[in-house]
This record gives sequence, structure tokens and C-alpha cells, in this order.
Amino acid sequence: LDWGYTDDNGPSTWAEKYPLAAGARQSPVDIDTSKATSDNSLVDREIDWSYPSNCSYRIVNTGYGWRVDTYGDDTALSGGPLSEVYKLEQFHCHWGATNDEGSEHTVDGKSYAAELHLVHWNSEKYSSFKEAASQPDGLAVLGVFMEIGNADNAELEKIISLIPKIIHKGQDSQASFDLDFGSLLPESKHYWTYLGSLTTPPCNECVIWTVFKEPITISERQLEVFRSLKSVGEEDAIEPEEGKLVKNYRPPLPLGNRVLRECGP
Ligand SMILES: NS(O)(O)c1ccc(OCc2cn(-c3ccccc3)nn2)cc1
Ligand SMILES: [Zn+2]
Repeated sequence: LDWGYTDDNGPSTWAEKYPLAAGARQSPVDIDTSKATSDNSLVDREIDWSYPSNCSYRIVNTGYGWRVDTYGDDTALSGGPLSEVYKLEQFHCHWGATNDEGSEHTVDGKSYAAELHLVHWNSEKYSSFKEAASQPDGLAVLGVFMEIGNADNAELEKIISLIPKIIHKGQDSQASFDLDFGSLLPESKHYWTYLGSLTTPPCNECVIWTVFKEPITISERQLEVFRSLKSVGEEDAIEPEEGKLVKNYRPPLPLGNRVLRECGP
């Protein structure tokens, strides 16, 4: 792997091959709640999403985690900090080896056990995800914190049940399940928003981030399934315990002189 999350290819080494990783508009950041400024324009234009209740998906092991590719047709994200309508491209998750780490964004220094990212691209201004990913307003990512709860997350379970089919890097599985995205998002629409980047190489500074304040819950068992994914292909004959994707989060980068806005208490 030319980049990853181990000591020899992890976040502190990325800038060697991916110079954007050393930029001034990088993500994630620590959300210092005392620095957040509330902004009436965010309140006036409520963030709004519409996702289909059921459509076909492809889940893939990228070597860095699992990713569900949606075929963004009748999806739409607008309002809040966004000036155009964005389409859902994919969603994925970041987690840690233990439950006291794993999220990418932190809140006043606190980490959550995992963080879900719903990745959208500006289909009003650009003609593809890849084109949008090289523009400063190209992507809109919704970040949802995940904390450990007793109950399984029923919607996530539909995804987790497919993970045993994609244990090795490069494996994928086609599934058409009816996914209620609404329940992958918290009840409260309160959020923080700032301008940032992809949190993995090539670290393009193309993301308008919206991080919800309220976490959703996931069970310890479900998180363990995430950690059973491997970062190597089936053909890489290595020890069974080696190559496990036990963590895939980038620690926070400085907010610098960026504005951090919030909507809702
Ligand atoms: N973790 S996250 O939600 O920030 C996040 C979201 C999306 C990402 O896309 C990776 C990517 C970008 N490109 C790309 C290709 C051609 C041109 C430009 C970009 N290819 N793969 C990475 C991290
Ligand atoms: Zn992500």
C-alpha cells in the first residue's frame, strides 16, 4: 500500500507523496465548540436531503475500509452551507482499534468510536465526482459520529451483513437492499460546518464539511465486524491476524484561520 494507517505509511507520511496533505485547509479538525459562531443564514436555509428508500448498491473493500457506492440518481443534498444541490456518490466509515478512538473529527478533544461519511458532489456545477473533487466547492460530506450502544444499528446491519463477503482488498458485493438513509443520520439537524478536504490521499481541498452534533449508536459487535476487514488482497499470503484494518482514521489537523460555523445549540 503506498499510503495507509500503519507507522510506516500512515498520516504523518502522506505529505511525502501527496503534497496537498500539508495544506492549510485540511480535514479532519478538532471542533473547538468555543470557537463556533452561529450564523442566521444557516438557520434560514435548513439543510435538506432526499435519498431513495431502496435502490441498488455496491459495497467494496477499498483496502482502507468498506465503501458503499450509490448510483446517486435520485439523491439530493441542499441548504445549510450549500449553494447548490449535491448528489450522493458514496458513503463509508472510519474507526479505531479501541472504542476510545476512531472518529476523524473530535469535539473539544473528545473522540467517538467511529465516524460515518456521506460523500456528495456538486452536480449542478460539475459533470462528475472526479471533476468536482478538484474544485473548492466540489464535494459536500456529512459527518456522523458513532458511539457504542447496546443495540445494533438496524440500518447499518444491512451493510455489516455483507462485510464477510468483502474481507479482502478489492472484493465487492452487489446488493439491492432498501436502505433508509434517514436512520443513518441523527434525529437532530444541529451541526458544525467548515471548509476542508478529503481526509485520505489525495487530500484535495474540495470539501464543504457538515458534522452533526448528535451521534448515532452502533454496537460493539458491529464495530468488531468493521475491524475484521483486511487491507490486503486474498492473494497476499500473510498470517491470518496480519493486515487487519483495525484503524483507518486521520488525526485532526489545525483549523488555522478558517471559520467554524454552527447551526443549532
Ligand atoms: N474521508 S472523506 O469523506 O473525506 C473522502 C471522500 C472521498 C474520497 O475520495 C477519494 C478519491 C478522490 N479521487 C479523485 C480522483 C480523481 C481526481 C480527484 C480526486 N479518487 N478517489 C476520499 C476521502
Ligand atoms: Zn471519510
